[in-house]
Amino acid sequence: MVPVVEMKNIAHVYVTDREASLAVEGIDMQVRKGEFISLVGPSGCGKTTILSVIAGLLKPSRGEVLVHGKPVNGPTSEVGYMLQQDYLFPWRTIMENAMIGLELTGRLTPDSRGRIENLLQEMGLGNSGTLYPAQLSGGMRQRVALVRTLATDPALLLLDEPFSALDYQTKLQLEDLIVQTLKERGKTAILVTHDLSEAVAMSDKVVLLNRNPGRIHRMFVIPDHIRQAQPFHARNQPGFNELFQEIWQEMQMTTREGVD
Ligand SMILES: Nc1ncnc2c1ncn2[C@@H]1O[C@H](COP(=O)(O)OP(=O)(O)OP(=O)(O)O)[C@@H](O)[C@H]1O
Repeated sequence: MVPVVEMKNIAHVYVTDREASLAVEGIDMQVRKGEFISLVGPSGCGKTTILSVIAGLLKPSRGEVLVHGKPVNGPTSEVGYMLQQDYLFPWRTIMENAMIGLELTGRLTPDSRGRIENLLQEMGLGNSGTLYPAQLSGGMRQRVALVRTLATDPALLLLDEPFSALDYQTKLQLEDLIVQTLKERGKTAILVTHDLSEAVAMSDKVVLLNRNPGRIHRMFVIPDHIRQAQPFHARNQPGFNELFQEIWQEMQMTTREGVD
């Protein structure tokens, strides 16, 4: 089967007035339908650069990205992006915010409202459609952002630290909700996170990057009994702590190696 994402020898150089710096190099990666992959590594190793390239927001200096076998030449509706900030429009109701992706891509249909109402319901926001973002908590706002992303039915979701602004309890609840929602729909996801425990608990595979320039250092496949548990319970599965320690120690090594 054709992978959902295929990155072939991607490199990217950022050029500014003063210098050109090689951010990532030699990135080869395949992500299959339904997989949940996390990218982890020291600050500046190129995690967001890789997501931007997959999203078609950044043209790589070298290499090629394919989504469903087709070269990425710009943003497409096949790919949804969810960020740390929810970027909800304060003057629009929750329903209007959730519909914006469909509106912008000219895909609003008579049944869109009903579909979004169902999604809001599923996210525990059934009574919030007529409220405004300022009336919601941070966790609720992030759930609206998830509804907005799912409303356009992308095959692939790129999640760039979507939980890092949330309190710990809300973050754990949202991790479970996202994994369950994406698995039920057969969606594919790539998560960027600084929280290694979150990466191991949510993912099928964890990709560890090193830096200067960012390269794939090693990929860890999460054992079935951990990845099949909901993230909250995955943390209590046998072997979770050992795996966390193993990746953590490798990450410390890559961080030291990457220091100039
Ligand atoms: N627009 C830009 N112009 C110049 N350099 C950039 C730009 N964006 C990123 N970089 C550099 O590219 C490298 C990779 O950055 P990137 O943001 O992709 O890393 P990251 O792993 O996501 O970092 P963090 O974990 O801190 O968010 C860094 O050295 C960064 O300084």
